[in-house]
Amino acid sequence: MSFPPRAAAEPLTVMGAGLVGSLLSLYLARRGHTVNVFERRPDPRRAGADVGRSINLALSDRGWRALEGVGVAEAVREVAIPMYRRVMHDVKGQLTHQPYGLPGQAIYSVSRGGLNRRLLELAEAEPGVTLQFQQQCLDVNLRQRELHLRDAETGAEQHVAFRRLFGTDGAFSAVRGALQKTDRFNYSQSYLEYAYKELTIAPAADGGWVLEKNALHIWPRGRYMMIALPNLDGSFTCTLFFPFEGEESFAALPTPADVEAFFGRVFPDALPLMPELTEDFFHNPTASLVTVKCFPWAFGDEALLLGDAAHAIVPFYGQGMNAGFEDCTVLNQLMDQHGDDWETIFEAFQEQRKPNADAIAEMAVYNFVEMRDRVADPRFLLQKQIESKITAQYPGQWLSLYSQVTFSHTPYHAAWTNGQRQDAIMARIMPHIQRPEDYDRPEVQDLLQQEMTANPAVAVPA
Ligand SMILES: Cc1cc2nc3c(=O)[nH]c(=O)nc-3n(C[C@H](O)[C@H](O)[C@H](O)COP(=O)(O)OP(=O)(O)OC[C@H]3O[C@@H](n4cnc5c(N)ncnc54)[C@H](O)[C@@H]3O)c2cc1C
Ligand SMILES: NC(=O)C1=CN([C@@H]2O[C@H](COP(=O)(O)OP(=O)(O)OC[C@H]3O[C@@H](n4cnc5c(N)ncnc54)[C@H](OP(=O)(O)O)[C@@H]3O)[C@@H](O)[C@H]2O)C=CC1
Ligand SMILES: Nc1ccccc1C(=O)C[C@H](N)C(=O)O
Repeated sequence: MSFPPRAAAEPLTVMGAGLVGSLLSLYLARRGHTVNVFERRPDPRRAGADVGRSINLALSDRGWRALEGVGVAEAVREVAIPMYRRVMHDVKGQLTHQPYGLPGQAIYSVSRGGLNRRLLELAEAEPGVTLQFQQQCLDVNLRQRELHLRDAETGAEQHVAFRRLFGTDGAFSAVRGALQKTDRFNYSQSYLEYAYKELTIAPAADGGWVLEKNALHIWPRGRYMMIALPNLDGSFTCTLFFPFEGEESFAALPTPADVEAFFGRVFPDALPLMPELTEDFFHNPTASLVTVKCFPWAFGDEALLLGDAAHAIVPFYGQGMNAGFEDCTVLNQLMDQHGDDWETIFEAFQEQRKPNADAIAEMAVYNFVEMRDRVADPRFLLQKQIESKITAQYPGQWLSLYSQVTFSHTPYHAAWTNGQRQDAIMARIMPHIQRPEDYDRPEVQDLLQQEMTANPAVAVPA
């Protein structure tokens, strides 16, 4: 990708050097801008720095495209683990499988800390980028274009002028906090009754993986679930998504003995692989899950929210970072189209991205029900097999919702609309199917043909 040099490129300010802020800084600097980045945490490249929760993330096509745009994808690919399928573990330890896409298609487990450090290294190496760590934004005076910062080490506070501000300071954004005080700013946050806790499956004695390495593991239990993603060192990071309160909940497991007994009962095959279970359980936070929606994301041509600051979603589709990275791709395209007309860029950005952010927010909640419950149902797995057959028979006309979200660049809102239409069609077809072979029966083929004629191009991949 080429980046046109800007003769009079102006200094820009980025608040938050997480995944999106560090990638965005690279995109902006490649266009010749001076970029001042502020981050509340210490430099994660320094030994012992807190890198926050959530150890690994699933990276998919939208994220890859954004990384390719600044030439970093190949370096990340070298340390990413492809996960080709879901592997479901039932209460007896029996396994079932569901491929994510076509043979060879995968989502990739990457280390959050490793990815963030790599992006920071690249940003810092770019002429014009200055990174300042341990600078917490306390407030922003949008009209006077002034940041109020606090040095986390010394406690010293300062006011710093800015001309144009990009708020990439995450789900609990201070920049968004300032926008909330402006006229007609809409805001909502909605917490799930569930929390998550990260746990660990240890590597084998020889450093290998004790479960299938190239898979995302799910222990679906109806109202709750545990998942596991592989790490390079042979371990898996597990996340338990579990109600805060109730009969089966975090509140109902107050002691190590309770935790061991519960895991022995509901995750019997995982328990022996988790030697640190009770230490992890009582040491790691019980973290909440929130969807944040707001609008507008722009304040004139002065400030713009991107990433979780604009659209924090629950993690069940593995798309939060991917959506934030796609924000960078889209902003870059708009900078190509509109040069330095920032007001137009900001306006077009929020108009284009907001419906997509709302759609992935809804799909993320939907995927929780699929993962914790539906994947344990043999009828659901049969339906997925039938959908693969339809894709093969009608290429370009049918792509599963999962593939549209994960392996295409179809706007999220278009994918979601297509997916809902596909669901309605499947609800009419599946009563005629008891086994995979039924797909070839003439009445099923006739019905399918009618559906495809009535609904041409249910999903055309972009
Ligand atoms: C459990 C879990 C699992 C997830 N799994 C996936 C996944 O598999 N795939 C995926 O695509 N997404 C996943 N996500 C979502 C993903 O983590 C986020 O969407 C992504 O981190 C958003 O990036 P960001 O840069 O917008 O925000 P962040 O990564 O949160 O970065 C924000 C940065 O701003 C800094 N900051 C915050 N406040 C201030 C302030 N006041 N002043 C200065 N700096 C500040 C923070 O320290 C941080 O460095 C998951 C999320 C969770 C919680
Ligand atoms: N959508 C979601 O459900 C969630 C998304 N995330 C996102 O995941 C990413 C990684 O998170 P990570 O780096 O581990 O960040 P953390 O979860 O450690 O949170 C970072 C800071 O945000 C503040 N914070 C955390 N939880 C809350 C809360 N419930 N209410 C108010 N403030 C809160 C805390 O600030 P302080 O110390 O000042 O209190 C905390 O230090 C980020 O993108 C974050 O945006 C994180 C959690 C949930
Ligand atoms: N990364 C995650 C974090 C938390 C919950 C789910 C994921 C997923 O990636 C799920 C995957 N996309 C799936 O549908 O099987």
